[in-house]
Order: sequence, then structure tokens, then C-alpha cells
Amino acid sequence: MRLPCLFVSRSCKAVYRLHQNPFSSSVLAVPRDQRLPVWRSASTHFCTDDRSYYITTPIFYVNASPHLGHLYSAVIADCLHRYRLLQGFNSKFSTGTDEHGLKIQQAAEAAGKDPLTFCTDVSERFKHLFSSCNIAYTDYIRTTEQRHRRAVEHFWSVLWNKGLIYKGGYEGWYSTQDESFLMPSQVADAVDSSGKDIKVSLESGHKVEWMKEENYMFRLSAFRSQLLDWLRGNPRAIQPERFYQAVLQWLQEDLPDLSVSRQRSRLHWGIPVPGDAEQTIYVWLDALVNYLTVAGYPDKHDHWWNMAHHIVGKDILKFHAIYWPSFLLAAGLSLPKTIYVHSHWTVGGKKMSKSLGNVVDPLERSQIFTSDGMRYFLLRQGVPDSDCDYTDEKVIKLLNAELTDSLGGLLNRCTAPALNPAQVYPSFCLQSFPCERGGRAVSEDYHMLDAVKNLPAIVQQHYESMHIYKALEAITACVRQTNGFVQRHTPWKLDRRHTQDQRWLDTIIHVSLECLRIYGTLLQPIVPEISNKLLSRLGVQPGERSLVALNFLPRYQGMHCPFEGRALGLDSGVLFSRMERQNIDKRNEK
Ligand SMILES: Nc1ncnc2c1ncn2[C@@H]1O[C@H](COP(=O)(O)OP(=O)(O)OP(=O)(O)O)[C@@H](O)[C@H]1O
Repeated sequence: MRLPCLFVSRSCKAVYRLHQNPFSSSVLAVPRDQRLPVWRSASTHFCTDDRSYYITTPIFYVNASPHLGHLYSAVIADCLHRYRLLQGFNSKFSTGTDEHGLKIQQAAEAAGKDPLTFCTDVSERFKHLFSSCNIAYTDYIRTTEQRHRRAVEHFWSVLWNKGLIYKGGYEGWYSTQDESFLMPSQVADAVDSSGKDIKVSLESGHKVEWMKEENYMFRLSAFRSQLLDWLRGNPRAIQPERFYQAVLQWLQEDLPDLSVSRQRSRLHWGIPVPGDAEQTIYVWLDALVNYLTVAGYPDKHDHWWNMAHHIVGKDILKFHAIYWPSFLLAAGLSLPKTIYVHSHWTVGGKKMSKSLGNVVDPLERSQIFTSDGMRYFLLRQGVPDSDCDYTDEKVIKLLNAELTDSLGGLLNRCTAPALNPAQVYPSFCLQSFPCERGGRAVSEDYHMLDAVKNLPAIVQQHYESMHIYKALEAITACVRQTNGFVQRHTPWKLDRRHTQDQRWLDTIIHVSLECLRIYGTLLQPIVPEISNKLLSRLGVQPGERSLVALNFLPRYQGMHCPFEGRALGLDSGVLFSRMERQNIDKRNEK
């Protein structure tokens, strides 16, 4: 049975500041049994209690080309989507572009293009980036599409008919850059580049202006207690925990009604308010509804919507954790199951952003470091709780150490004709590596087996909580252990002419290939091309790569191993080529 699941994500401005934390380097504790573990039924079943799962990811604002931060949101969502597919879910993964609003109206004017042509051009750049980086979305939505307009108009009418939108006057601070309203306490004095006194948002640093106009207001203030009930009853609704706490804190503050329209004379690039051609719907209300549009709203949508999970940058948390759930409660719709929040990529300690112009071009970097190289770096170094500074040096060092040397080196050792002249998955000998002591294996080898046996469950737990870097930490630690296993037993010194040696040599290779099979399978959501290359080299067929019933080293448990004796796949070269600083500098100069 295929199970449903959908991802959606969206872009916007910085409204939240966090202290930069050093990376957590927690090494996952793998349970150890000092009595030399004898394990049974190691087959790992990835089940969730609720077999119907639905998850979503952001749409990106098209006022400029994509940068590395945008790719990061998409890669996280893609990784989780692929993970669900490998579990046998029917996963729906939605991304796309947010195309209305004053900033786009202004950017199009500046570019001398009509807004739709401008949006189409930038939207295509996002699509191109995503296809270059293997972002396997199933739905791509543009907020300028007719299906979305219909959904927004319907949504608005539901809120209006319930009396939750009313016509009123808005007067207050507004940041066009952030497309957001601010309380007086969120505004500070500043001086612009020409020495003029201005007011800025304390959170984003962007200029704010006093705005006074008649428009439609949403009764946000009516939803505070329902939001608190929702969060208190669902402590894992917003992850990581620090962001959940931040939202609870915001809910202690003032929650005034929200202006949800603009005068059309100021903003014409947007969806008109149904029944009032003088007003345009607020870009955030418009954009957030994209998640529903993709789910099928206003037609049949429950199937997907009741299982929605969002991936968002911390800059758009307030929109997703306060405004969006309030809109949904108002419309009588269920709330997202989880809002996964990630932090920012910085350059020299400053948030990478279009406005600051300190962006890293993700397309160019993925051409240099490969798509999988970039994906691996972003997911291995990106920590949801804290910001991370980007440098090319970090990428080179990480990829060379973990993909080229550690994983690639292990595969190369175990498949090279010198150690594996028959080019097969060799036999495992239980006498050489018995469940109890007495063979040629030593205690570290048993610990390694135990660690690799437990790895799928540990990785699953980290994928579930979006701590992908922890999943990679755990995999890397196991790869290191397997390299240590090979190094310790120096199979190249064994003499194939002696039966005992030959059996032990084959066993060492068999165990190492089994470890590699587990690593390759678990890495599929992160580095799909590298995993495919690795698994194909091991002779693992596409139908044998699922996370369901991933059974490590069945021969150790006295079970049949379908790979034993099977010919290896073709050698298609090194797993991941070494990155040389000079070559990258030369490419950068071009
Ligand atoms: N530096 C970053 N690190 C990680 N993710 C980012 C970063 N910048 C943007 N994002 C992701 O992209 C989304 C939207 O970003 P947006 O289009 O507003 O870009 P921006 O560079 O922040 O724009 P601006 O410079 O105009 O503020 C964010 O919510 C987040 O998901």
C-alpha cells in the first residue's frame, strides 16, 4: 500500500534572532553490550503509528535569484520526502514561488518588465536550480496560477462569511521589505546611508514606515487561547524545541488584529479582495494558502491536508506558527502536524541575504562541488538550532574527508581486484566471526556490528526530528568503525592459499560490504547519485534499496543472505573525486 505524505516550504524575511551556537558534536551513543552481543531479528521496520503521513515545504519569493539559503530549505524537504518514499509512503513534495506583493511590483518596474514576465523568469531560475540539485518535488506551485487564485478567494470568503474579517482602519509601522506589520516595541531609531533619521525593524533591521489606510482586518486577537491550547497539547508541533518556546513567548505578548489587505492604488500586483476591487489581499495570506491549494483546496483536500508538515526558515516562523494556524482555525481547517524550523547560513557572521548582497550562488557551487557534494555539505553542516557560516574551505575539507577518503576509500578497498579478485560479494564464515568469542574477530568488531545493526533506527529517529546532521554524524562514525575494522585485520596480508585465511578474508570483505550496503541505503535521501553509484557497485538492485526490512548481515544470524556469491556491479570509477583548492580557484577565475 502506498501511503500519502506532502512537503511544502516558503520564503520571507528575518524576524527572529538567535545566538550562534557551536555545532553540536554529540557522538551518538550506540548501545553496547559488554557480553558480546548476540542479536536476533535485526530486520528494521520503519513504521509510524499513523500510517497516513502528509508533509509540505516553502515557496520562494521571486524578487531576486535563488541563493544558497533557498537551496538549503529545498534540500531538507527533498531529503525528508525521499526518506518517506523509501519507507513506502506515498509522499507529495511541494515547492514553488511566491509571486505577489509590493517588492515584486517594484523589482519588475526596476527591471523594465511586466510583473508576470518578471516572475516567470525568476521562477524558472528556481526550477532550474532544483532540477540541477535533484530536488524531486512532485508539485511546483506559482501563486499567480488560476488554481491558487481560486483557493485564496474561497478561503477569504469563508473567513468573511464567518465574520472573522472586517473592514477597518490600519495605522501603524509597516516594513515593505519584510511585508510585515510591527508593534511600536518592535521598532527602533536608526540613520540611513545618507544620514537621514529613519525607523527600522528591531528584528530584521529593515526600514519601516508609518502606514495609515483603510483596509480589511483579520480577528487575530480572537485566536490566542486556541493557539496556546494547540501548542500546549502538541509540544512537538514546532521543532526544534527552542522555536516552540519562542512561539509560546510571542503568544504572551500583544496580539492585535492583523491587516490582511492593501489599497489597490498602492499595491496592484496581487489578488483582489472578493467583492472589493479597491483592495488587494495581503501577500502573506495569499502565499500561505499555497499549502492548501496543492492539497486540492477548495475541492477535496482532507486526504493531504490532515497530514501536512512544513519546513520553514526561522525568519518566517511567526507567519507559520501564529498567523497561519490562526487563519486555519478561523476557516475550520486542521492545523499542520509539524512545523520544522531551520536556522540561517551566514557569510562572515552575517545572514546570507539578497538585500545584503552577500549571497553564494548555489548553482555555481553545485557545478564545482557537484549536486551531491553540496547536498551533503548543507545537510551535514547545517544545524537547525543555530546559524552556520559558509566558506568554500569548509566544503572542500568535509567532502574530501568524509566522501572521498572515508566512504569512497572503504568502497575502493573492498571492491578493488587486489582484495576481491573474483569481483563478487564473498561468503561469510560463521566460524571465523562467531556470535560468541572463539573466531578471529575481536571485541571492537562486535561493537562495530552492534553499531551498524542499530544505525537504521538511530538514523530514522534523527530524520524524524529533522536532525539530519545527527543522522550523518552517526553514519560517519560507523563508516570510521568499518574502516578501522579493515585496517585492524589487514586483509591484504592474508594468504588466499590457506583455507582459514581465505575464509577470514572473505568474511572481512563480506562484513564490510554489508556495512557499505547499509550506509548506501541510508544515504539515499541525502546523496542520491552517490548512493546509487555505491549500491550499483555492490550489485544491490533498485528493488532491494528500501528502508523497509533493511536487514544487516543476515548470515551472522544464520539467515540467508541474497547478496552472498553475487557478482559485483560494474566499476564506474571513484565514488567521489577529491576536491583540490587550486582547481576550484581556477574555476572561480573563469
Ligand atoms: N541565509 C539563509 N539561510 C538559510 N535559509 C535561508 C537564508 N535566506 C533565506 N533562506 C530561506 O529562504 C526563505 C526566504 O528567503 P527570502 O526569499 O526572503 O530571501 P532573503 O535572502 O532572506 O531575502 P532578503 O534579502 O530580501 O531579506 C527563508 O525563509 C529561508 O527558508
